[in-house]
Amino acid sequence: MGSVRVAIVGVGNCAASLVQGVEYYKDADPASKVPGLMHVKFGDYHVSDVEFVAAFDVDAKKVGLDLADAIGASENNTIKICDVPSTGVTVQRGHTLDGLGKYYRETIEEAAEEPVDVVQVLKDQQVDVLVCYLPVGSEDAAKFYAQCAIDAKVAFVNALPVFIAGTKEWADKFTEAGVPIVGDDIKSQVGATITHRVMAKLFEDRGVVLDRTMQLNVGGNMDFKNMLERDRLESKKISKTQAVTSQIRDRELGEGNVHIGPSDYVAWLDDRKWAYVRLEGRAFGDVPLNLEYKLEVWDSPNSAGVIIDALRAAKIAKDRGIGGPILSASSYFMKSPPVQYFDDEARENVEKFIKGEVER
Ligand SMILES: O=P(O)(O)OC[C@H]1O[C@@H](O)[C@H](O)[C@@H](O)[C@@H]1O
Repeated sequence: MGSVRVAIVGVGNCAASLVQGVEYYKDADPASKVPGLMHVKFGDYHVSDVEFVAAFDVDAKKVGLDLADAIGASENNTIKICDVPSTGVTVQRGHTLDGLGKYYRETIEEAAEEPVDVVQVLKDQQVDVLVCYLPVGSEDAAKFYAQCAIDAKVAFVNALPVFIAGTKEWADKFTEAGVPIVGDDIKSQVGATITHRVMAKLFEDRGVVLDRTMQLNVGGNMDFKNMLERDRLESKKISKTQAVTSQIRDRELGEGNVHIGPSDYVAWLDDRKWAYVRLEGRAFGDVPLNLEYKLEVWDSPNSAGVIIDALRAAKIAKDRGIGGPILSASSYFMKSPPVQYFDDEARENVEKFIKGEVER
């Protein structure tokens, strides 16, 4: 089946972990288990079939560099998984639009070059899948790249909390163009969202009435610094909140009883993210039952394996000529899919999708 030709927009920490992860597992035995991947060989595609063929960014310290160098440049500060040999892919000057908020502008210098013709690059490089890793709050820029994917007939994986796959308008556009999309907003391997979902569901399954819950997140990467600008994180809060409340099927928690979102920037954490989560409920006899936990992760590698699977699912859809939102992959890999399932159902649906037993 050949390779999965991937273009990246936004060469930040998440891209760094993705590129390193593909290198790290390139020789993995297809029969082995890799932490964070559903399968070493997903459908017909081994991890090593993921090939990076184009990359876009707007940071002067990244544009013009080989992708292997750009992933360690500027403000990128995630944990190193491995060295990456030169890729032969030069990071090209992308379109800024609303991609740079106040804190990015204070921190990085924008590249002086003119933005490239993204659609042309996608076509010239015969890209299969474009993965969108723009900063949170990049509404216009994310939609610009989504339109580029449609125009170039390239599948789109939307890792950020801008609602594209989950809106009828954009879902219809992708469907009509026959272009697959997996989105929106990446759900990490074992991150704040999935642990919180599982705990909320556990309360419900065991008959504990969940009355109130909160999830406070702090981190020290550019994502968290960017989100100090509160206006930029509205969609992120919505996405993270619905990812958890969707697990409580038969009643509303009430807006005032749920607080989930990015909370502060702590520079010395670098790309680590700490989530403080509390659930308050009532058990037998209406007796109070509370659960509190703290999760410490490296944020970017925590989602890189999920993206490797999402890229391969998008490519399988493209091979099969299926356009529009890929519901199975979107619901398992993303926080805000068009349809929310419980995670075990969603995983089962992805397995069926790989085997061709469900269309999308
Ligand atoms: O840990 P969670 O809640 O699954 O979130 C994962 C991802 O969520 C995205 O919205 C962030 O921008 C990523 O940096 C992060 O890795």
